Amino acid sequence: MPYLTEHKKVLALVIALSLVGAAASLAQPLLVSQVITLVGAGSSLNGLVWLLVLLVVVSGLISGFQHYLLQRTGEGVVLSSRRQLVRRMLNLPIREFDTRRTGDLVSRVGSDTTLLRAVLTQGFVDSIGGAFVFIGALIAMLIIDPVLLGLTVLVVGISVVVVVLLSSRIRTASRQAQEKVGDLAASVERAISAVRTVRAANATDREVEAVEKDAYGAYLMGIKVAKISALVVPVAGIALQVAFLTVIGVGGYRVASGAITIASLVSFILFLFMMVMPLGQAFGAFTSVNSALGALGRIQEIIALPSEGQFDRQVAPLATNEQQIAAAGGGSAAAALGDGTAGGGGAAGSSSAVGSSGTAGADARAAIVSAPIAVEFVDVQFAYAESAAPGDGSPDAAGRLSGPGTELLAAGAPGGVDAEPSGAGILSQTVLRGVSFTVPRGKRVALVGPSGAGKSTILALIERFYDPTAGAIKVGGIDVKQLDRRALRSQIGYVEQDAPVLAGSIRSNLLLASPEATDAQCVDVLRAVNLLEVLERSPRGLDAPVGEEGVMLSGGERQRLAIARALLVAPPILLLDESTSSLDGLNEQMLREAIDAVAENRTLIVIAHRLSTVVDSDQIVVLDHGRVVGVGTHSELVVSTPLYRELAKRQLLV
Ligand SMILES: Nc1ncnc2c1ncn2[C@@H]1O[C@H](COP(=O)(O)OP(=O)(O)OP(=O)(O)O)[C@@H](O)[C@H]1O
Repeated sequence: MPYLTEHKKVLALVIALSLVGAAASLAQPLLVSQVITLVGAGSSLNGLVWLLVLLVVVSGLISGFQHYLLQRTGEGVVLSSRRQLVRRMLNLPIREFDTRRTGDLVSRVGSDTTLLRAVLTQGFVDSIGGAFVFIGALIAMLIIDPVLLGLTVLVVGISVVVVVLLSSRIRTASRQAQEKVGDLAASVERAISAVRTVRAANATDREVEAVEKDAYGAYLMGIKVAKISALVVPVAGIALQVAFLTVIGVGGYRVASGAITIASLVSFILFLFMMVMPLGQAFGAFTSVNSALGALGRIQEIIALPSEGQFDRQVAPLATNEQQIAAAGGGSAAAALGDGTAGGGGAAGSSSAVGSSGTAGADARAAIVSAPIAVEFVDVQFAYAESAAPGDGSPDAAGRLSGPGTELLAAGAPGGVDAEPSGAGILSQTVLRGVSFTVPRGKRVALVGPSGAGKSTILALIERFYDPTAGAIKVGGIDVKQLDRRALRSQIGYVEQDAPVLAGSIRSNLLLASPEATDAQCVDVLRAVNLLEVLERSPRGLDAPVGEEGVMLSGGERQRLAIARALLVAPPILLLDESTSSLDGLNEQMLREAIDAVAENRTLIVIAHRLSTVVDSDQIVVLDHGRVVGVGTHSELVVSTPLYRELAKRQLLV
């Protein structure tokens, strides 16, 4: 209904047209009856035939126009459902994306929404228009011969009951069919996104088979829907035939006995056709509406999920938050945390030039940049909570995951216990166990540790992709839970390890976070990360495409492009998940220079996989199995922390 009410004016017009169209159709049998009577009496037709022709043409035109209006409205409904769905999808908590399949989400936007169109194009027009004709014909038939009508209603009534009984099965089958289409899309997405690995593993045929299996599953479900709707179609046909034969038989007898005239019988039969035709359409509409409702269920499932931050106990508005963080960064809280190197710097030349361009917001940002912000972890515990309960993602469950209930989880999962079910049936895998460290403002801190130690998780928590189950993360001295997520993220640049580049052009990648930056600023930041060469490679310059996930760039270039993007925003805090791909000497040097450029005048937390990155850091935090096992400089840790000594010996490449 909300989708339909958006278009209520057009729909009102369609209903009005339906009324006119129904009247034009209903007038036809009456005129035919007149023609028969006049011909029987040997009188002239007086242009009645022309009137009949006109009526036929007018009802044809009306139905064409109606069809167009509904088709257009149907497209409108699809558009608004897609908009709503995509908005919600892109705002879902990150946790949702950990478990949901991308292809399935895509198919909800692409395929499920199109089924909604059928509700309007077939369902609405046929039902409303048909209803008028149906009722009109019924009244006319009642006037002509109530006995014949009684017989007709009996036959038709049985068929209506059958169709209604079948309808719920259609809805279920259609939903299952759409789910299979979702599975199919997910398999295709899985195979295509890893096409190189699949090809290299000689697994193409097996993947094709897996996709074909899903395609066959969708086919089978489609057949199931077809079978049920195949039952619906003949029901209408049989109803018409049986009613027709009954009316001919009984009607012929009544004409012979003189109860009704031959003209009345002919017009009754015409009305019968008129009544049964929309009934057939209504049955069809019932089928398509039920299919659409199946698809609507899949759309609603996503729309009903809470968006990220919906249950945040929200605090101050965004602007105040930014000021709050900025004030803390430059003020006493930060001073207490570290000895920031606020002030001018090489990179600030390019970055603050970007920051100060344009809006007042950008000016404010530039001001913030000159005051890097401290980051602090206080006894942070964290578990990626998994819930097998079907209600996962409901407001309740989400509230529990990020709300006070999580303390239960944390309390039940002291350090050292790997996995245990909580009272709420949530299986928790403790990833961080009492992590505490401070990153002084303006300093460069490296996180090192074996694979799976929890390094990437720490960055995800600073970004508030997840909330800690216990403890606190402070940015500029303020618990991030008290900050607006957007305000927080506007202070942080994040360079992912695996997919830091999006499909599109170099320009679109750079402008992702700072859409107002000029070409000159883009070129400046590319120069700062030694990427000018990439620009020169293609005559299209900044518009050169980077390919899906940036495959047209090398691993090192992808990371440097992502660093350039962060530079363009000039955030006071930068989180960098260093690429693990081994780089040649020159590339490594360029990456180091790029990191040096971003580290200038801001707080940098880098997950380091290279000794060269680590030794340049002001401080190193060593993690193991979710615990901090050492903090210090390279020379201190080599002496104090055996794990670090071991990692350093292997050049840290883990
Ligand atoms: N989205 C997720 N859902 C559930 N568990 C996760 C998720 N991401 C990571 N984990 C688990 O959390 C643990 C820590 O992962 P994390 O990515 O933080 O490690 P890491 O130190 O960054 O490792 P690496 O150096 O290999 O990237 C791992 O055991 C991993 O299995």
